[in-house]
Amino acid sequence: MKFKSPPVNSLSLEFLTEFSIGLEKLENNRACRGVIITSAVPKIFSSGLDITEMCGKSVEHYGEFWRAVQEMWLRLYGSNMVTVAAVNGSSPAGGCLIALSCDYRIMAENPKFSIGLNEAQLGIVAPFWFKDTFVNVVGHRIAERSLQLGSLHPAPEAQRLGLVDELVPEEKLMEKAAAVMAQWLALPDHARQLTKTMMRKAVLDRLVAHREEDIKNFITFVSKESIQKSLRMYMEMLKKRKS
Ligand SMILES: CCCCCCCC/C=C\C=C\CC(=O)SCCNC(=O)CCNC(=O)[C@H](O)C(C)(C)COP(=O)(O)OP(=O)(O)OC[C@H]1O[C@@H](n2cnc3c(N)ncnc32)[C@H](O)[C@@H]1OP(=O)(O)O
Repeated sequence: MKFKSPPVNSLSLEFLTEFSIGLEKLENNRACRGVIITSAVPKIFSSGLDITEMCGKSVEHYGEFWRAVQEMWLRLYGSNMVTVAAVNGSSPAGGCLIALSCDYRIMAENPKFSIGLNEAQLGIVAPFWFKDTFVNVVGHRIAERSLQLGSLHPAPEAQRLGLVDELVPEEKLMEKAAAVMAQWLALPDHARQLTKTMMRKAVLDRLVAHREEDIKNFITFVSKESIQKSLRMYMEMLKKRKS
């Protein structure tokens, strides 16, 4: 799957819905045993959740948007397929969550590309299931420090922390992703799938059990004037940085 939503592959409601439907179709296709996720937008894997979806909208819209974020994660993290992220650009916040939800992460070895859960820098808090996914990849201590600081890690640092599994030159990224996919697909599906479920079930079940509460929390949180102000200021900072 190639993300192609310029300029930055931000995860809008429309993008998330299309992504989830795409994953569902592949999941139901018995001929498809694995998926490599990458980007067709130069230098950007995904800029994370579309901030405009969380600014100045109705309570109903926030609810619909958050349900779509949850749905995407439940499908990807809970997928029976082998999932490989070929991270060919920067990948903050929700973009990082997509990579973290895959079975294996390969990143282009460009120190200008960074990845991490930077929510704290926006004045917002990563939800518990973003945190759980992060902890399952890098461990508690690294996740705690990185989350509190809202760190975006340049590619070499991300590899040192275990946030990505390996770095390769950008031109070799897809070749490497295909080789990793072949290695994982060489195992019998049922054994690999049951193992994956065993490793991920507790974290998936936690969101399923608290899904409606999580939506309510998101709506309450994002509707606060202080949070709206932080998000508006962050968007202005992005625009100013450009000019
Ligand atoms: C108490 C507990 C309660 C729990 C409640 C839970 C609450 C959780 C809530 C939310 C969680 C959110 C997770 C997220 O994913 S938030 C999004 C975080 N993303 C970022 O911080 C990335 C921001 N973007 C960048 O850093 C850069 O844009 C970058 C991706 C590095 C690309 O840089 P560059 O190539 O230089 O491109 P520009 O910066 O010029 O951007 C081009 C245009 O795109 C707009 N843009 C960028 N990112 C976003 C985005 N995420 N959403 C919407 N729009 C975005 C940018 O403003 C430019 O627009 P324009 O051309 O109009 O100026």
